[in-house]
Formats: sequence, structure tokens, C-alpha cells
Amino acid sequence: LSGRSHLRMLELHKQYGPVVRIGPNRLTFFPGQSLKDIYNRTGPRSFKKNRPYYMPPPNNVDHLVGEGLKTQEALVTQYVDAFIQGLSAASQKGLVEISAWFNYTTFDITGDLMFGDSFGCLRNNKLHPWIQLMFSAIKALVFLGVVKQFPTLDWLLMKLVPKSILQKGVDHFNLSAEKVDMRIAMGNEKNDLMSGMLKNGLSEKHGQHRGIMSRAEIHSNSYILIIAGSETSATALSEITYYLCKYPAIRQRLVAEVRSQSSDLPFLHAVIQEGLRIYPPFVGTLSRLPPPGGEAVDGYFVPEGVSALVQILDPRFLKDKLDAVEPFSTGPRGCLGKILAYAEIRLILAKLLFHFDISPGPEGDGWIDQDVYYLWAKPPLMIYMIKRETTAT
Ligand code: HEM
Repeated sequence: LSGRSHLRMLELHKQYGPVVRIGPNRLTFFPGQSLKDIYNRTGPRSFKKNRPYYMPPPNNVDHLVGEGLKTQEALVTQYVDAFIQGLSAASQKGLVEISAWFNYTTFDITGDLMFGDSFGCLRNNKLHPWIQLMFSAIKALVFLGVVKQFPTLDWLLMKLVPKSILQKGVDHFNLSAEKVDMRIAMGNEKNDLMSGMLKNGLSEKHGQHRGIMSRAEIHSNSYILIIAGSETSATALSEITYYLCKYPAIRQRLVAEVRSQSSDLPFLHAVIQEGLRIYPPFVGTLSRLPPPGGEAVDGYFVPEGVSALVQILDPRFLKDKLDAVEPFSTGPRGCLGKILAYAEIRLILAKLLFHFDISPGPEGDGWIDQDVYYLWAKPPLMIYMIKRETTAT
């Protein structure tokens, strides 16, 4: 609840070693072999998602039973061009709150892919009020997640959770469900995230048809995907921009690469990888349960019923163990949007540095020290921007 558990867990590992018991039935592991053992196994000996740690949506129908995602190049490019245009006007004042612009862009892209219409953030230069509501809804999920860790007391603890917080979660769900219904009414002509879900038809009654998603399932998936697909990429872009401002030599090398004639951009890839490593956008819990009879993780036996998770955050960089870096998680339940996320981040960052000279704003180093409620609570990121004279796009 303090928003600091991401750091506390690292301290505990430093003090007690690679595996720490953080509750009667809860283990946390340091990344390495544990990532493979917990997340990569398939079949009957695999670890399953630990459901109580993934709060069900208000309609109680599970989400993320999802489909693969395809890169939607033309659609993404259209929004990234609008981002550059919007920034061209905003940068005339010199100082720009860039993290808001990243959020406008990624939410508009995911909104269009999901609901057939953007949130109009780039058009209106502001976050849609619904997205603000979503951030409050995430805090509600954190409260509920904590309450669920104390099953015998949850009726009492539930009374302590402010009603207004719970209501925000429900409001967000209802608005998302409304948008889903409008998109479904448009039919299945578009090639977007929804068309993947509607590919086999639509079942009005949940649990009635195998292989066909029900309306309730689509409501639940959309509710989670709109956040999973937008806030994460916007966070990655903000922190990478922050570090690029902080380290001018890296920024200059990247700018030179992006403004060269080459279409192969290895340093851009390296910068993104390093950004995702030192500040992974999703630091929420990836809790899993072992198969019946328990299973070994990194040489330790995890008994049945004991949850296990790996800490994604690893700020150390000496003696890099690169196989310990999995910002998208890994294995059969790893991120489905990884390809789309890379495509968005690469294009947005490349175009930003192609069209603008950027430099650090006045607020200094403090920006990176943030609380976490599943996602980072990012403060505004002010940077100086100057538009370059260029006819190329
Ligand atoms: C930098 C951007 C992103 C990061 C760091 C990220 C990270 C993650 C992580 C760590 C998980 C595993 C969660 C768990 O085990 O509970 C995950 C799952 C998922 N992500 Fe992402 N994600 C990103 C972008 C996206 C995008 C753009 C989309 C879709 C538009 C997306 C869709 C999903 C879905 C559907 C899952 C659930 C997969 C499953 O449970 O089987 N993500 N992501």
C-alpha cells in the first residue's frame, strides 16, 4: 500500500539471498534460473497464474484468455505522425510535459485497436477523463489485492476500503463495457484487437460455447487490455526519454544513428532494452502456483499451495546476467503485446529524436524515484524541445 514494495523486495533479497519467504505461503525469487522454472514451463508441470493475485473484474469473468496480437503498422504510424504534429505546436513554448504526450499517443493507438475509435487525446491535447478514472481504478485493485491476502479477515478489511475507490473500479469497467458494445455493433470488417476476439463469433451467454468468446469475456479483456497496452509503453517511453536527457553522450549517439540514412538501428534497440531493464514498466506481482505435489525452482522445492514469483526489477548492472532480464515476463503467459509494444516504442522514439532536439528540463534527477501501484505513479516529465527544420518525415 505504500507504493514502495518494489524496493523493499530488493532489500529483502540483498539481506536474505535469492529466495525469501514473505508470507506464510509466499516466496519471492531473484531473477535467473527461477524465471525459467516458474514462467517458462508448459504442460501439466507448469506453474499456473495465482488467481487471487489477479483481481477479477467486477463481472467476475476472467480476462486475458487472449489471442495473439498483430502489428497494425498503418494505424500506429498515423497516430505517431499526429504526435509529432502536436509536439511541433507544443514545443514552441520550449518546455514540454513529454510523458503526457506519450500517454496521449499510446492510449489513442490502443483505443483505436480495441474500440475502433481513439480517445481523442492527441486531437484535444489532453487525457480523456476516462483514462484519469482508470488510474484511480488501478489503486482500487491494489487495495483489493492486499485485502485478498488475508482471507479470514477480508470481510473486515473490505469495510476499511473507501467506497469511492471501489466505485471507481466499477465505473471504469462499465465505461469500457459500453465502448466494447459500440465496437461490436460496428461488425467484424476491421483488422484490430477486437476482430481477433470476434473471429469465431460472439456468444451472449458466458460458458455456453467452447472456442467462442462471450460478451462478458470481451468486456473483461478490454478492461484490462486498455491499461496493459497503453500505460506500459508510455512509461517505457517516458523513462527512456528521462535517461536520454540525463546522459548526453548516449543521446548524441542515438540521435546520430536515427538521423543517419540507415534503416537498421541497433543502438536504438540497445537503448530500449537497457531502459526496459533498469525501469521495467510493469513491476506488479507475477505470482504463480506450482503444480500438484509442488515443483523445484532454482534448486529450491516449492510445495503445493505456496505462491512463487520473481522480482522483475533489477537495478544492478555490474556483471550483467542478461538472461535475468525479462520485462515482458516469459513463457506461455508472458506478454502478448511485446511485438506491438516494441513497434510503438521504436517508432515514437525514432521520430521524436529525428524531428526534435531534446534536453533536460529544470526538475533534475528526482523524477525516477516513484511509487508503484502495479504501475509506476509517474510525475510530469518536463523537457526542453526544439523543432528541427526538415522536410523528411
Ligand atoms: C513496454 C510495454 C509492455 C510491457 C513491459 C509489458 C509487460 C507485461 C508483463 C510483465 C506481462 C505478464 C503479466 C503476468 O504474468 O501477470 C504482460 C502480459 C500481457 N500483456 Fe504486456 N506489456 C507491455 C505492452 C503490452 C501491449 C502493447 C499489449 C497489448 C496491446 C500487452 C498485452 C498483454 C497481454 C494480453 C498480457 C497477458 C498475457 C497472458 O496472461 O497470457 N502488453 N505484459
